Amino acid sequence: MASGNAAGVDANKVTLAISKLDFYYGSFQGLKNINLDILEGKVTAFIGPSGCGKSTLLRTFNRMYDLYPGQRAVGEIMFHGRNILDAGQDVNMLRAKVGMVFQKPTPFPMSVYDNIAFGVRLYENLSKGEMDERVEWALKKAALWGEVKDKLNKSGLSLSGGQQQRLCIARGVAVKPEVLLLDEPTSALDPISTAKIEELIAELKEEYTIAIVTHNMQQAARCSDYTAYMYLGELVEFGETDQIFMNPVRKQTQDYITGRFG
Ligand SMILES: Nc1ncnc2c1ncn2[C@@H]1O[C@H](COP(=O)(O)OP(=O)(O)OP(=O)(O)O)[C@@H](O)[C@H]1O
Repeated sequence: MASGNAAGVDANKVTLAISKLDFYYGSFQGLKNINLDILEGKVTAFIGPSGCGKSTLLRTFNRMYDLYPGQRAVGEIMFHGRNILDAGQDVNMLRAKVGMVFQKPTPFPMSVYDNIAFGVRLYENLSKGEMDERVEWALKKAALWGEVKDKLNKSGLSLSGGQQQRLCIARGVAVKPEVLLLDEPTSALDPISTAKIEELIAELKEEYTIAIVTHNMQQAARCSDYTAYMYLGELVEFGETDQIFMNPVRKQTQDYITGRFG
């Protein structure tokens, strides 16, 4: 199947270099020999029919699967010169550098302020003033500050769905990660909130490397620089988003993006 390793790209620009990656749910193989580079400061979209392994792949990038018995990844995901799949990897530190936002907004049942401060406290010892600044900074990054600055002590659960998802993004950026993983971040949101999150992705990529799973073809086309098309646990095609959408090399990719799949 396809290799998404970027030939000729400056190695410094590769944030995550994935090679020969297999993934297993017990005896079921969910990912098969994935080879792919996630480039720094770019948005990479993962598309493909339900069950093709998009979320599974995303969850390997910060070893989220570790939380579940029976799930294992084999192969290589190089990040800062080391394989994050190695047993010696500090998983908490990895998750601070590779943050994740889930499909359903998942604010903690605590105040807006504490939703942001909670994760920061795990990694840094900030004074009250510094924490206030960090909370404001993160909420501004997530384009939410204006809407919540007078509600910092209200429960995160009292916000609208779209605001909750931006709160989760703020929570993600507050610990200053290098990579943000977004797993269908807008699928539970209305079109206005979706547009806000898409604008946000465009802004965030100035400072972060972003990987996004989406079912929405237009969203992938609008938001991403690179697109990976997956099918049955394999990477079928990877390339610049314009090329994948306008001139896919493989017929399978073309059938999927033109809606002829199935
Ligand atoms: N916890 C699990 N246990 C066993 N198999 C699983 C588990 N989670 C996912 N799978 C299987 O792994 C494969 C890939 O699933 P995954 O959720 O990564 O697909 P996806 O492309 O993200 O799908 P969707 O678009 O529907 O979210 C599927 O065949 C799925 O049934």
